[in-house]
Amino acid sequence: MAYSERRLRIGYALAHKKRNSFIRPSLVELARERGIDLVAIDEGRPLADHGPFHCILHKRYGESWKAQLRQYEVRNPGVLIIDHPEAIARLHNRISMLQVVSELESPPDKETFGIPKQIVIYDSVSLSDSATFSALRFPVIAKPLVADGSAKSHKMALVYHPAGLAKQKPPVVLQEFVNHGGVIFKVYVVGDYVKCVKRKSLPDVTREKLESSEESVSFSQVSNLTSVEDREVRKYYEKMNLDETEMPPQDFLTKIARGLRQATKLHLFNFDMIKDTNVGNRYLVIDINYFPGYAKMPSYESVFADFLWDVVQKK
Ligand SMILES: Nc1ncnc2c1ncn2[C@@H]1O[C@H](COP(=O)(O)OP(=O)(O)OP(=O)(O)O)[C@@H](O)[C@H]1O
Ligand SMILES: O=P(O)(O)O[C@H]1[C@H](OP(=O)(O)O)[C@@H](OP(=O)(O)O)[C@@H](O)[C@@H](O)[C@@H]1OP(=O)(O)O
Ligand SMILES: [Mg+2]
Ligand SMILES: [Mg+2]
Repeated sequence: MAYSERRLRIGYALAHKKRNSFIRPSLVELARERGIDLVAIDEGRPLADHGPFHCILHKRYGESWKAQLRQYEVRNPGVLIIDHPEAIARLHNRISMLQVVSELESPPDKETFGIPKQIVIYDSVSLSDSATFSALRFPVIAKPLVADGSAKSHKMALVYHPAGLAKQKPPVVLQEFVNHGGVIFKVYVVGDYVKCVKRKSLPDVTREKLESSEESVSFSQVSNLTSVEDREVRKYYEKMNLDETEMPPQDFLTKIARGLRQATKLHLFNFDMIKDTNVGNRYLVIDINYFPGYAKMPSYESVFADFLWDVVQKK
């Protein structure tokens, strides 16, 4: 068995918060038992002074880091970079991120998938011109165009009426809000492995709510919320039973994941999917994240150990 014959050296370059959440003792120990040494890449020293590595895992940005990775790859042709910065960059823009979903063919299954209708607005003048968004149905979600992991890139607003757009800061994506029963499916992809979990999402917007609401409401990272202050929203969650929500079929998810992997050349990401309440079996992908919070996934330690062996073997 390969596990006992050789050891793998995997370098990782992660921001402090990510390192704390992902590189847990349980992962380091299980990896070690399976012949994998996880080695921190010290941000204070050039990458070239580290190694040798079979593989580098990273979620770090910036021109200097990208240049170091390129140079390292040239000098160490055997090294596997997970993933290439050019491939990750596609997820840093909410238009190019979802473009890839629209380009995939929907499998001939009973379930179909797509993305919500959306437009991008680059200047404030267009935000006050109703012709710009005449094709959209309200409510819409205003999302910063850039999705670079900054706190700012997660700040969104549920905009009930066109007048609420004036407050939004371009460049911004306006995406139709789709009622989906308050549950979001987070689909984690680790190479060939695909795992879906359910989380709380924004509550449905009824016609009455739309008519009675103020112009817009701001929010950030709903699915990671630990406490909900809004009384109405709290009541909605209390009534909703997350456990009763049916999961999308695994083979359907696997096909989407495989399609996204091939199109993006990425190994590590998750995608957020909602099920349109008004159309039976219609799913919409609304977000794709590079190197998400894998530690929230059951048995992530062994999933990663298997993945690392697999991917290095294939190189
Ligand atoms: N088109 C939509 N229709 C309904 N709800 C939506 C839509 N887009 C986003 N949401 C809700 O808003 C939340 C945040 O949106 P999104 O996932 O795009 O933001 P994000 O900041 O990139 O999130 P993440 O923390 O997953 O990176 C979603 O989890 C979902 O609850
Ligand atoms: O830790 P990071 O900063 O990478 O945060 C990521 C976060 O993972 P965490 O759970 O480890 O915080 C992810 O959560 P889940 O989708 O798994 O819920 C998701 O919100 C990403 O969008 C975040 O990446 P960002 O978009 O900000 O780069
Ligand atoms: Mg999301
Ligand atoms: Mg996101």
